[in-house]
Amino acid sequence: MRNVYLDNSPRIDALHKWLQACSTNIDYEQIPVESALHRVTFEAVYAHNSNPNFQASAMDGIAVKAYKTYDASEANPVELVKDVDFIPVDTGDPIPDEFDAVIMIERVNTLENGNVIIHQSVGPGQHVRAIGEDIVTKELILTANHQIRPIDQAAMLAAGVLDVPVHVKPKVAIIPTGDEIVKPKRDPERGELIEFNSTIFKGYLEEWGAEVTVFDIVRDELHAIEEALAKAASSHHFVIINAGSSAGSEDYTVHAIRNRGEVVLHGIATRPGKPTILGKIAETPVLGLPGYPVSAWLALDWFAKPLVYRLRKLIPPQRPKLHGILSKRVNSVFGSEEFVRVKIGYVNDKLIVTPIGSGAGVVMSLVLADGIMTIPPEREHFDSGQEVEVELLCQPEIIKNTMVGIGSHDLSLDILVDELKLRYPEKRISSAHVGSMAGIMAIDRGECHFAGIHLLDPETGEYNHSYVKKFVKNTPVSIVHFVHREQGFIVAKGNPKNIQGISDLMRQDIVFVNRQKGAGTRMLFDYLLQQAGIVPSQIAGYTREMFTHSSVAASVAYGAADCAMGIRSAAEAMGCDFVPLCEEKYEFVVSDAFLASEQGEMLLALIRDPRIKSRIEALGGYSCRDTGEIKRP
Ligand SMILES: Nc1nc2c(c(=O)[nH]1)N[C@H]1C(S)=C(S)[C@@H](COP(=O)(O)OP(=O)(O)OC[C@H]3O[C@@H](n4cnc5c(N)ncnc54)[C@H](O)[C@@H]3O)O[C@H]1N2
Ligand code: MOO
Repeated sequence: MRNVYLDNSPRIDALHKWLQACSTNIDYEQIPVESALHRVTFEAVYAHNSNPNFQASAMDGIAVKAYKTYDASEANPVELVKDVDFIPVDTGDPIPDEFDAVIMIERVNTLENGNVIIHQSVGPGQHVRAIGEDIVTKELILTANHQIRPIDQAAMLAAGVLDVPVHVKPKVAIIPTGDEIVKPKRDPERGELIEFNSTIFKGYLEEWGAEVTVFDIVRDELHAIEEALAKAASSHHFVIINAGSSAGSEDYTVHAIRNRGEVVLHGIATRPGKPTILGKIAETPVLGLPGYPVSAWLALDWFAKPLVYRLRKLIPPQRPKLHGILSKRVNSVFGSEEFVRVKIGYVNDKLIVTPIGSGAGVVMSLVLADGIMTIPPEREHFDSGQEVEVELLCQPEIIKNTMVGIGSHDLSLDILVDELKLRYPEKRISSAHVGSMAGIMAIDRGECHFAGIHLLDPETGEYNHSYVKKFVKNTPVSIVHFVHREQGFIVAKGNPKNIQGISDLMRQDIVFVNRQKGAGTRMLFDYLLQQAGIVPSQIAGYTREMFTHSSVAASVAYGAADCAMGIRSAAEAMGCDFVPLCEEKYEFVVSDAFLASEQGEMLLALIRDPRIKSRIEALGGYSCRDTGEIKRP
């Protein structure tokens, strides 16, 4: 049953091969013009009647016989007789056949007897909308394969066209599969994973103009998958089946498609997204998307989007592209196109592109991504400092209004990020969480506006200052104090293993989970170990590293570890207990140029805002007694 050898086809070739193999014909239907917005015309639309279909006044005033005005001038006023030489008309009124011009009311002096005096002559047709000025009967209004906009609806209605033939919406079936997948609910059991990929697919497909049916989750059972596929293919223009696409013992998707139809291709030369399947059942295209959401999202974009647009006889929209400077080296595999999620922001007039290094299962990486960078197959890496092209996932304007933070993560920072957006919807803080040391290096290289850090100097017992002095040489900066916070051990509720101090970590029954090298918490932990004369090899789990306080707290909460070093608020947020060890300073190193800018002033005012301080202190384990103080290093 196992099929371990996948194809390695270039993505574009794969798409062409698949589209050629499948049918992309689609029927049409006649629908009311008023509900035809965004639909695509099946054939040309011609005017039923002219618009206007009578001579209409274009102005408020009087309808006149032009020849009766020819003698009028400033020196020679002419009197026109009511109901004989003129009649009053408003804009849009029909003009009786005996009149042929309109004089605006402002140009007319009305006498007591109802007659008028004019001081100007007018030519025939002045201020008169001719029959068919806009549209003439039988004129072509829209061609075939035209996507209908509100203005097109207006033109059709004006021309007396009430129904329009359009291509039917492509009907797309989505089949989620997997024994571990369950419908969305709270607190899934151990081993259960929430089914959310269908929601991703449905949303995008509808945005692209498809009509979507989501099938019930199909278990990992060959026959059940085949049945679902056959049913979907017989009643839809296009079938998407999700997961079971790789080499696992229960990955049946490719076999099910082959048994009922044809596999055009299995495996494309991309990362992620490699195990994508392109096939068909009878003439209906079938797309097998990988289970991991990031892989699936990408492959949906590569294959489902062009197919849906082709069925609709349209060209898929392109995302805007920007060029920027890569802040970190990214490795890639030769022969594979690598797709990297990135964050972007302008710092010192340079567009800085920072890769988000997470796996294909991390939905949040796409929530936070501003764009996607592609490394072509012939490259094995992109260097830091290199100019790269990025496809934007957001509007270019928001990038200009982004304050860029790189460094250590703290829950208080999330509050700052949220409050900025609450008060200034057009602004944004983008924060990449890479640890304190990486933050310091980034601000030194001019790649961010501010860096959140908490670095203990083991020699002085002081926080942050000595590191900024030593490592920030190329950018003038200040330190803006943000919070004092408690650091300690995050342990399970009730502290069942009775962990009281650092020496408990050497016990055989304790499994620790660590933070990554360069993280301030990691440096603090190593400092405490050194002080206690403990070597890392005495601690089980020392080498298992995670990137945030929240993720280590989650590991403890779900029993994957007994203890982690972290902040009280993270412990409390995950329902864990906390053993306090010390208080530390979490501060921002801010570039002076940014601090002096309008955005910098805005950020500083926000940091000093009492409402933010009280929101932070309510988290537990924080003191804002010095928040907003500025120190020069
Ligand atoms: N030995 C190998 N293992 C794997 C390979 C490989 O080449 N050799 N490829 C890896 C790659 S790359 C990917 S991508 C995944 C693809 O896995 P499948 O398509 O077979 O998907 P599953 O294993 O069934 O599910 C994986 C994972 O995806 C999530 N998932 C699945 N369905 C949904 C859904 N409807 N909603 C939300 N999330 C979903 C879930 O976390 C599953 O655990 O295989 C690697 N393995
Ligand atoms: O397609 Mo897999 O997504 O390379 O992780």
